[in-house]
Amino acid sequence: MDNLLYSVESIRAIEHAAAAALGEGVLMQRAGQAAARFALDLLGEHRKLPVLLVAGPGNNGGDALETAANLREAGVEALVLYLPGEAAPSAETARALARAQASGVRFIDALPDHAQLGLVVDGLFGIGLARQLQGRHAELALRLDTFGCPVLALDVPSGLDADTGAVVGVNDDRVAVSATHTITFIGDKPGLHTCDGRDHAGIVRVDDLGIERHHFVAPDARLNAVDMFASDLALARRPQNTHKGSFGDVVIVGGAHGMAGAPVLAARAALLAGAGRVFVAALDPGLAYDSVHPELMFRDAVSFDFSGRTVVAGPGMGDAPAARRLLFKVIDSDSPLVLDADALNQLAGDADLQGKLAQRKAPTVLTPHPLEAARLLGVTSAVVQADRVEAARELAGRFDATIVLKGSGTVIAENEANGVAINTTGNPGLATAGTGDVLSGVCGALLTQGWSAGTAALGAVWMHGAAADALVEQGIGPIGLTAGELPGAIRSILNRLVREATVR
Ligand SMILES: NC(=O)C1=CN([C@@H]2O[C@H](COP(=O)(O)OP(=O)(O)OC[C@H]3O[C@@H](n4cnc5c(N)ncnc54)[C@H](OP(=O)(O)O)[C@@H]3O)[C@@H](O)[C@H]2O)[C@@H](O)CC1
Ligand SMILES: Nc1ncnc2c1ncn2[C@@H]1O[C@H](COP(=O)(O)OP(=O)(O)O)[C@@H](O)[C@H]1O
Ligand SMILES: [K+]
Repeated sequence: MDNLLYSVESIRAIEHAAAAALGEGVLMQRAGQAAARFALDLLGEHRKLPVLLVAGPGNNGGDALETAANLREAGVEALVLYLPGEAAPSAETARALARAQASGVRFIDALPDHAQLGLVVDGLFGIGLARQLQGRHAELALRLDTFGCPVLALDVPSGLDADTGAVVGVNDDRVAVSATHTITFIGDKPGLHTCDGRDHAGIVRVDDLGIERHHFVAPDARLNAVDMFASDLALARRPQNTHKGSFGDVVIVGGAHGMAGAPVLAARAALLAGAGRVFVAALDPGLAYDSVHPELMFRDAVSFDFSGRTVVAGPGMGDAPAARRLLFKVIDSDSPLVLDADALNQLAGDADLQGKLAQRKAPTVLTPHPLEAARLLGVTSAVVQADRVEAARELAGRFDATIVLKGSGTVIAENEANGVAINTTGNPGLATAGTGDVLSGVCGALLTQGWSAGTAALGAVWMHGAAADALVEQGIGPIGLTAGELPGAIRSILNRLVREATVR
């Protein structure tokens, strides 16, 4: 259950059903108890230090008031900055306010200056956030992380859209609270894990408030996890009586003049992720040899026979007419196909290619970064980033393919109901040239070893991110991590996961 994600609309439906069964105010009380428990964990040995809680006008503020009362009753000094709205609070928030007042929490009018605090709790806005934070709310959001202590957001960091992970607003001065931790209620939410979400939410803990499962609706998405591609991991164990032909061929199509690095990176990644044979079908005939991996075979792209081979098209492909002709040929083939980089840019402007793509029956994975996705959708990258989940869904539907929308919290979308996952591995060390080429090569390698488009995308993205995390753990990055260091780390992870998934 822990990797399920719910939209705000779904959370409201669950909340409605549960509240009708439990009675008014029970969920808020439970939220306040769960948050206080987490706050005490975070305080650890610093229980003598005061906790600052900011409470907004809605029920998120009610949660903060409940939390404050619970902390006070646990002997912690609680300072509450309560900012009521113009409208009267809900009945449960009014009760939480009365409870906080009776419990002896200290109400303050402004943030304390130079105070030593044990924890800051953000209960300004949750899923009821309706517009960009402004004025005092914006000022507060910017200051909550300046006390040198952890910041715990209740439900959602205030200012962040729980569905999309974008900071709400249109202009450059939009702001949201930057929390170190978030306790999110009822179910986990997509916006905590993609776009700006990872920066603002920190470590996410989910508390279902004890709501019985039958009140839950179907999840809207999932967090990518090993169990989502475990079926193919288990099948990847290698029998003894095999040969290189048993594990498929990958051919990287790209490498126009002056762009040799991209296909070589993709090819090395495909090799180390287990493809039996890897070719580079290069547009530039001068590209002939990789001294690091002489196992790679270089061929002329135009005369290459793609049949029976998995194709990764795009790395360093350029936009020359010859590249377009090749692309048409591979899209028209029945080879499993990964389209990346320049292949996606060509596709974006070419209705004939798009028509051919729509007719494909073989597994097809598209791996756009936000700008490539924007070109495919005919919008700006800002529009894509404003709702990454929706953009990936839209592309999956439009091209009838598996979509990997890259970036922090990569979104993997398949053209099926509920077929959206958000990846949790990876870090900004990946924000360096060539890492996307590595991802496309890994995806090709998994496809050619018989994985489905969906599991190949989920597995490749998960391992690619986990490899970057492992390298950072070893001090190799995030600053200065290079794409070329990823394939070796991915190989280790793939072998470990296959070992762990294999039941003997
Ligand atoms: N109900 C339940 O059973 C449970 C609910 N739970 C908790 O409740 C939270 C949802 O509560 P909620 O619906 O009251 O919304 P919330 O996020 O507090 O904000 C709405 C208020 O803010 C205002 N407002 C909005 N944007 C604004 C802005 N930019 N700037 C200024 N004002 C703005 C808006 O007023 P408006 O001005 O838009 O009329 C309204 O007053 C949820 O996240 C969870 O924490 C849990 O206890 C579990 C059980
Ligand atoms: N800040 C980040 N956090 C997590 N992953 C990232 C981040 N920045 C980039 N990545 C990942 O790195 C890869 C970059 O791919 P791409 O943009 O195509 O780069 P290139 O074309 O240079 O290879 C993608 O897999 C993307 O998800
Ligand atoms: K909040």
